[in-house]
Amino acid sequence: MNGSSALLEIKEVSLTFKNVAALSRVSCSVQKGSITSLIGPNGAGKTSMLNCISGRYTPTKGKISMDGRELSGVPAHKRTGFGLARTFQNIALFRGLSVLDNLMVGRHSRLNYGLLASIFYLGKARAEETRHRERVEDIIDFLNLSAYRHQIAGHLPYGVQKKVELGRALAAEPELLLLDEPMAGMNLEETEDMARSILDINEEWDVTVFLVEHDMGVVMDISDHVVVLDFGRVLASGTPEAIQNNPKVISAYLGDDDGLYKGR
Ligand SMILES: Nc1ncnc2c1ncn2[C@@H]1O[C@H](COP(=O)(O)OP(=O)(O)OP(=O)(O)O)[C@@H](O)[C@H]1O
Repeated sequence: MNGSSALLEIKEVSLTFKNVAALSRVSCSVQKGSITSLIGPNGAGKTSMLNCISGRYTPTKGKISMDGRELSGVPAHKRTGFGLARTFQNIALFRGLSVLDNLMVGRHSRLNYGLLASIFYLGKARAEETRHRERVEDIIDFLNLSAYRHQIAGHLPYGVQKKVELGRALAAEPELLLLDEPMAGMNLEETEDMARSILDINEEWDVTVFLVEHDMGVVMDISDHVVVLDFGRVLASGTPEAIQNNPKVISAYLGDDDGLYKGR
């Protein structure tokens, strides 16, 4: 972990759907340079929280700010401009496009030319496209996706598609990456590969990560900080070690036969 100030600040956020309180006065923060994980049982409100941060949902109450700038009222598609990018619980790729083109789509927030410019200022647009393409190629190499560069995303194995989605989010060059269950449905080898990629993104590319994940082995191995949600409320937050030894967390979530998380 490289920094010590909060990049993302969540203050007293509540979210209600008709008569369901998905989030109740949730406060927590994500320190710059950290990998922070949000864990909790099914239905605890984790995805709802990510959706509030990314702008998909509007909190009923409370404030979310990034680097001191409040996100309320900023539409989801403008939040990339604040340095935010995310992946989804269910893969959301352009299945008919190649890996390279999916990453180029992820880069659209950084393109300075539109369709007209690409028609009338072909040379300029082409030069910019070359620059973006080089950046995308760097990401493809970084994530070891080179062998799949020109393959159609929808035809790739599940674990590779999840990495392509990660690459697409990374293509926006975010300061904060929101990852919703990146290891879901993966085998052990794919899980370890994904965990390594997340660590590398954090350490080598200096990207802060806010992770929702059910795989406790991964969460405890790679996180600097863990926030536990239960029934839409913060049950505990602290270092992985403190969380594993927190009696409230053990009884609500992590408990096994002798009540302790044993690692992988
Ligand atoms: N769009 C929605 N409309 C109505 N209720 C919703 C909606 N999204 C979430 N909820 C409800 O909010 C609560 C929290 O759901 P959420 O998906 O955020 O939990 P979660 O912790 O991400 O669960 P999981 O681990 O199963 O993905 C649940 O009771 C869920 O049914």
